[in-house]
Amino acid sequence: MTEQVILQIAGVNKRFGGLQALTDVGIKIMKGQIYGLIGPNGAGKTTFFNVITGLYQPDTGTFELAGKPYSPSAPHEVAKAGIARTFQNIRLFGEMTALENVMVGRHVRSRQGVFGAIFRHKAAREEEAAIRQRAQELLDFVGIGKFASRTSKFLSYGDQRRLEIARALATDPQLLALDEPAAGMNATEKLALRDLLTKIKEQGRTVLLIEHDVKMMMSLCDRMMVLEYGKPIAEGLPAEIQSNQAVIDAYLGGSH
Ligand SMILES: Nc1ncnc2c1ncn2[C@@H]1O[C@H](COP(=O)(O)OP(=O)(O)OP(=O)(O)O)[C@@H](O)[C@H]1O
Repeated sequence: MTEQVILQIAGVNKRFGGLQALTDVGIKIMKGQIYGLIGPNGAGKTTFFNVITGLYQPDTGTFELAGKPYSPSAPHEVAKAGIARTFQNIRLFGEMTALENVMVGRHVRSRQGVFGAIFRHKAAREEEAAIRQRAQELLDFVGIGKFASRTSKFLSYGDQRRLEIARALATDPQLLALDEPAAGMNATEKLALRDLLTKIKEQGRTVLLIEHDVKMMMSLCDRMMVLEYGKPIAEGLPAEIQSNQAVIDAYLGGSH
């Protein structure tokens, strides 16, 4: 079986004033992988994510998604190219129901778009029904189907995180990028999240993940990259990362 490269990025540099936040960072993610990005606080993980997803403009870098160059010049361009992301701080439409939040994600891909939905042409109505059904399926898939009509701000923290993932999946992305999805979760929620990410991988999806819970990352990721002071210091299989002396010194300490 030939493996397909989903994301290939090379030579990313990003400076904030006097701070070199990223130095020659590259990444290569194969289809179907869960790829982990770890590193101490301030290492540049979120900055790299923001560059990949069009929120920050890099000073240099080349970007390819599924073999095609893409421009990370704006978040909507990146979404159109096929990367969906979630944020460290949950960004849902709090006053909308869970189902509506996912439907908004799906409209990115719909032919009629949001305007068609508003003007309610027949074709738009039919498409709307299909979007509604798909949104419900996604809520079921992430395990919160029974909360479809609940206002999203009233969902538990863990369920809001699941909802964010469902909304990202609604765009049917080539790459799902998750920024600290386990942040603030308790142990039970983390285990459930791990199961969900495994299920997403089993569907053949490709996931890029930032996470501080190293134990979870080691058991979940196919490959990992470690950043320190904006530079990649190691890349490889979790077992290789775990035994890499530079990583142990920089990040894991002696305890892992
Ligand atoms: N918009 C910005 N303007 C100026 N400096 C920034 C900006 N965003 C990030 N930085 C700086 O870039 C460096 C990398 O930050 P970044 O948030 O990417 O690290 P991180 O690895 O994601 O950290 P954490 O694990 O704490 O989220 C830090 O020194 C940070 O202060």
